Amino acid sequence: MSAQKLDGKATAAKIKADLTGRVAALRARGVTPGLGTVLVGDDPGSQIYVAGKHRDCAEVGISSIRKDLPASATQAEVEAAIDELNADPACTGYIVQLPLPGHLDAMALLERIDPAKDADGLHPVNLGRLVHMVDAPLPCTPRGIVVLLQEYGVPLKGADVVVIGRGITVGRSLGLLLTRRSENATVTLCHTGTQDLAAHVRRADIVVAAAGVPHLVTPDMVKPGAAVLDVGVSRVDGKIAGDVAPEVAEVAAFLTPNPGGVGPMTRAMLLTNVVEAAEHAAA
Ligand SMILES: Nc1nc(=O)c2c([nH]1)NC[C@@H]1CN(c3ccc(C(=O)N[C@@H](CCC(=O)O)C(=O)O)cc3)C=[N+]21
Repeated sequence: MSAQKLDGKATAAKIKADLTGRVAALRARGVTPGLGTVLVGDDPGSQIYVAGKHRDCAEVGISSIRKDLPASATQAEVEAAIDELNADPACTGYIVQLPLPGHLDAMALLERIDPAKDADGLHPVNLGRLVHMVDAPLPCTPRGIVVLLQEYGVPLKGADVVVIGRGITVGRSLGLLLTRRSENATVTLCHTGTQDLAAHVRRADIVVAAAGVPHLVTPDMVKPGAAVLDVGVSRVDGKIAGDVAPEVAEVAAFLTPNPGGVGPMTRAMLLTNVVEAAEHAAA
């Protein structure tokens, strides 16, 4: 057996085509969605991600605003950049690229973002709204995973989902999304303290690997016919290594390629959040 590819790149392209029309409609009403990015330091990976986000924006007609600060930037300097984006009407949504240099108080900076402009859906107020199941911008990677599964008709209702990794940006937030009434999945959130990871994964209809451990999920751990989503981005010998061993394709029914799976969906959901924020502001 060879798994069907959960093609994030192709699905993201469809979403971007839809967003292009919505952006044009907003522009016709005099509203131009604008994405801001705050990048601190010169980490090459972060530089590439931020450049990619601005390219995505140009593709769908979203204008973009870059604030690049040196690695030595002080808390007050980053706060000033955030305050400018909060006040700038041309910026309808923005992100502070993570991780931030260690000398900065990341939580204080996240809290300073206007929740209405939180394109990442990671502001504590918006995560709190997700806990309360009240409408708010949703975290991009979890939302992208749900949309990708829906696109391929992988049933969520009643499914047993094992999420590996309890990080805020993926694992923990994804558990909240999948257990909403609209998704109605049953979620087991596994992490480094989990006693027998393989035993949990073996029972899962859907496995989401977001631990950042290369090839953590091996074929012997996967139930035949499961859907497996690989969120991992580790660099091994200069190449991207996911959390899922390639041989899992022989056991799973659905598998995300990596690259080309969850990453492009994350970017498409960032654009979606920016357009939705502009649509709300225009309403
Ligand atoms: N505030 C904030 N928001 C983020 O969303 C955020 C962040 N900080 N910090 C870093 C992580 C990482 N992340 C990725 C998004 C897309 C790809 C992506 O599209 N990757 C391509 C491959 C690109 C390549 O070749 O490097 C793919 O999977 O096909 C990767 C990684 C967003 N992050």
